[in-house]
Amino acid sequence: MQPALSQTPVTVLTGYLGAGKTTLLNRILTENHGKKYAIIVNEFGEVGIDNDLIVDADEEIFEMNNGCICCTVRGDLIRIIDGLMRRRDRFDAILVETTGLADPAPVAQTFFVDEDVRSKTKLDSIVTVVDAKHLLGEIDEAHEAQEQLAFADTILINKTDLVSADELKQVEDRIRRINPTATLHHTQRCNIDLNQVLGRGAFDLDRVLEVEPDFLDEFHEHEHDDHVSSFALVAKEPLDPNTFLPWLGTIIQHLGMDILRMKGIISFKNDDDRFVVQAVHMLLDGDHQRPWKPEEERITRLVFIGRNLPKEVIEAGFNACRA
Ligand SMILES: Nc1nc2c(ncn2[C@@H]2O[C@H](COP(=O)(O)OP(=O)(O)OP(=O)(O)O)[C@@H](O)[C@H]2O)c(=O)[nH]1
Repeated sequence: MQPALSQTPVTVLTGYLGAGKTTLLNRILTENHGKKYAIIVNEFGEVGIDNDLIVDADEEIFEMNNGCICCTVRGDLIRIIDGLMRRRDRFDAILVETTGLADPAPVAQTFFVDEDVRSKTKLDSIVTVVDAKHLLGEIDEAHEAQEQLAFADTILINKTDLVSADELKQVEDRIRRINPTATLHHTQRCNIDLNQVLGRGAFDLDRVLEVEPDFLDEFHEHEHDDHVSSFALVAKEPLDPNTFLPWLGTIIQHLGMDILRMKGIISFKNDDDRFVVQAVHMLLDGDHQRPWKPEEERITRLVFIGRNLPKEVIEAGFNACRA
């Protein structure tokens, strides 16, 4: 084993779909803290969007889109970390943003059971972001959301602007029933002093072994919610905003209960700016992001993640929005 000082710290960012992980990541990438991070991002679904929602930073970003980080891509995670370790002079620490549907246990486990990874890295902390507005409605059905809370060292109860003080108290009580010891913070758009999140040395293996006694066993079992699925819609032709935006509003209004997450990069006719749309259940956001770059192909990509979503209906409506 290498001496502890040369082990690169790793922060794992987790949180259920749409809680605010990318918002926190963007904060980390834009605030002036004098540290350089290597970023590993994993998302659910065959069309990657997250990379386009992360601010343009000079950090290197590695994407893993081929499945859930906790299952099929663990080999990829090990390979990426291995590659990073060959040029570890270029960054100070590693950040892993997992999909909203990942169980963090197998991710954390990678840093203990793989001998090579273990000798070169040190799991600094598991930070879980919570959507204060939607947690109570989701938590009983979402096994992954419970695991994300159980394993956290630090929990950001985010989107406090969307709930009353009473609701916030109920959210906090529910979290405390799952995890009595993690440090809790209340945030809006993940506005937190980054010293509260990074470089804390907060990960405590003994506590995790209490939650999950077989944590260090090689073949850790975990479950997924099989009813959750995702699909992507892609269009090479520009869309008509006057058709698309009202259509999307109607879809979100009617199917919002079952839409866990929707996000997309849209190319509108006669518009040189990329338009970003995002929804978590019924809350829909949309705004211009930045001009399309000359070398970028203006392709619209829209991803839906949800329970029992009528893909054909949504697809037909989407196709009718082509300008
Ligand atoms: N009202 C409100 N909206 C927020 C807050 N934080 C983030 N959002 C919005 O919530 C949506 C989801 O935020 P993201 O940071 O993309 O969430 P995420 O956890 O990375 O989402 P996935 O990776 O898709 O699971 C975006 O539309 C954000 O602008 C907040 O504190 N208040």
